[in-house]
Amino acid sequence: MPVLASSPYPAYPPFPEDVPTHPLLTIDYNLIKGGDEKEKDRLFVAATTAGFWYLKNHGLDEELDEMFNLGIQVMKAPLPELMKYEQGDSGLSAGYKAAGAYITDRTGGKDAVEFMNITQDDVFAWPKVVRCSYPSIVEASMESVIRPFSRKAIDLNLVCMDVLNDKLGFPPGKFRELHKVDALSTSEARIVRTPPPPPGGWNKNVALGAHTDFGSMSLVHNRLGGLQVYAKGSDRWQYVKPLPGHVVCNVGDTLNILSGGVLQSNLHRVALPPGAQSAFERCSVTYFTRPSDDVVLRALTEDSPLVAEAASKNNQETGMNFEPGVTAGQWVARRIKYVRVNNHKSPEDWFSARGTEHQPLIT
Ligand SMILES: O=C(O)CCC(=O)C(=O)O
Ligand SMILES: [Fe+2]
Repeated sequence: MPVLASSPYPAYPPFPEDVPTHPLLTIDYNLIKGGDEKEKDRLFVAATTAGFWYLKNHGLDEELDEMFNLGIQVMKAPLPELMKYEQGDSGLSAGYKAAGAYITDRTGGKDAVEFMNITQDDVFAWPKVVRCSYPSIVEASMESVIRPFSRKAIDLNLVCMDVLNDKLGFPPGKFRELHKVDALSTSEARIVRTPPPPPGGWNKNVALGAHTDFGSMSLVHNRLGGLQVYAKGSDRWQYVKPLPGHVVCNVGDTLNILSGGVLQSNLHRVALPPGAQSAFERCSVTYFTRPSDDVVLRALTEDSPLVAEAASKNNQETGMNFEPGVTAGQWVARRIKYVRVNNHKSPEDWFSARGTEHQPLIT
């Protein structure tokens, strides 16, 4: 595969030593694929505690570089051009989201990130349009860059989910059945750009507000600090330090619900890159694997005694509802719709956008 011209970015200043970071477990993808039981145990520990982990030996370096460089080119387009592809206010995920289109807190503070979501349905059907069309540079890279990246990222997410599936005691392949690549879903590749902050900083210096991810598993590649997690049981935000050759993976809401709260969908946000890194524009590349749109969200209690027990215990202890009575498609659409500035009418609307956040007031 041709490698695009090397990144036009200057070398970044190092991640400072003196900021609080969250120590994530590092999981070796090669070992997981090879069936190493100890490594699978470690993955289950990561997914049931922090809900976040580093993944190394993932074999995606080239595809990530290409996506990263494509992202930089896409976001150079003039805003009016990008706005032709804006996702709109109805809860659709596919397309462009301008900076300032999302709220970051109950008061209606505005976010500072722009992103382009390229949905799995469109990536594999292209040149047929399933959800929406994209800027010409995105469409021109669909077959050469976005499809190879998506294919590998999906595989990586599903292999990790296979391990979690088996550790939960589900029948083999249960999670795969709910995440079929050829079924309609909101799964998507995303390129994210955050400009350097203006002189007064951003609203509370948050670029993307505190949230849990909507879907099942996310894979994040970034090079500058800024991603922070608010771990369960913690009382502060901590940075996740980007490590070369590692991606950051995390569990989202739909796996939390399907597992009766065993798998942890943790609160995170994008804040000011630390120290001298804050002077730079920040980009990241993500892949979100989400269930097929028609999957009814509920703890799969009849498929696993472990999940049945956890769902009942967690419901009693925290009041968490593991049968929200919606499909995965509806879950994602609601979360997107109410985080949009245009749909935010009162502080109460903040809660309409929330998912499984353990502390919905933390921003
Ligand atoms: O840019 C990042 O590091 C993470 C972005 C994120 O959390 C998201 O897009 O859901
Ligand atoms: Fe996220």
